[in-house]
Amino acid sequence: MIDIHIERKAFAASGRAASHTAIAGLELHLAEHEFVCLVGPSGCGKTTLLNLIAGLERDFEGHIQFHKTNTPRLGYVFQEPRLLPWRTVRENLALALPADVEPALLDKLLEIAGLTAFQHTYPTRLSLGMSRRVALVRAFAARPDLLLMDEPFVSLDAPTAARMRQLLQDLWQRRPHTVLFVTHDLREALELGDRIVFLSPPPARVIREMTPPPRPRDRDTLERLYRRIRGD
Ligand SMILES: Nc1ncnc2c1ncn2[C@@H]1O[C@H](COP(=O)(O)OP(=O)(O)OP(=O)(O)O)[C@@H](O)[C@H]1O
Repeated sequence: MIDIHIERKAFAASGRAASHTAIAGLELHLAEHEFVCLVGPSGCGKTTLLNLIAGLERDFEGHIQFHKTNTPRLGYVFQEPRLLPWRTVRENLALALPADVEPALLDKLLEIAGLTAFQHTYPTRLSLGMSRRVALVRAFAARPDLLLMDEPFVSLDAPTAARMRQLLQDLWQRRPHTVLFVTHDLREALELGDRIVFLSPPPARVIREMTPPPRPRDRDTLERLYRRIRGD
């Protein structure tokens, strides 16, 4: 569905900061409806890669080619929920719905995310976990061809993060989109991904790929895999 070849992405020197090559010789292919997790050390260039794919950064050597359409619908879930504070939960979601989507889908999504009772609440009155749930559901409501997710569950407490991962899997299994999900957390990647792609320290390139067992994956299998990869 998408071929990514980043020959080189560098940031120019600025002030006292020297120029920095963030990505070099990175090759990645995403199949339609595939859920790919991207794991790599801090500062290796994961967010930069998502920004290149999203077209937020355009200055690089290489190419990013979408095969199904030249104008793919992209979704981007950031670490911060980025909701419109002057709109209610329902209005935030409604704004994301494409014109060709049944409005009833909104009620369904609110229900799946456990947000029906909060649909008329403004974002400032939501907890971080709830705001992230809204951001996640909003991304699915937009029915993107490719959904980019940049550590969307970081800094949540463990039970909330587990519920978010479950919600993400529920949404994705109802309607599988192609997902590129960045995480520091190998356990999270093993739980979620069809494929896990490991990036090198900067400048980023792909150093390893692996395919976890088919879903559903039980805790023990995931833990064994985790220990094997970590070399324990
Ligand atoms: N706009 C920018 N100007 C200059 N350097 C930048 C810019 N954006 C990112 N960088 C540098 O590029 C490198 C990669 O940054 P990036 O945010 O992509 O890493 P990351 O893997 O997402 O990090 P983390 O896991 O900590 O979020 C870092 O060294 C960063 O300082």
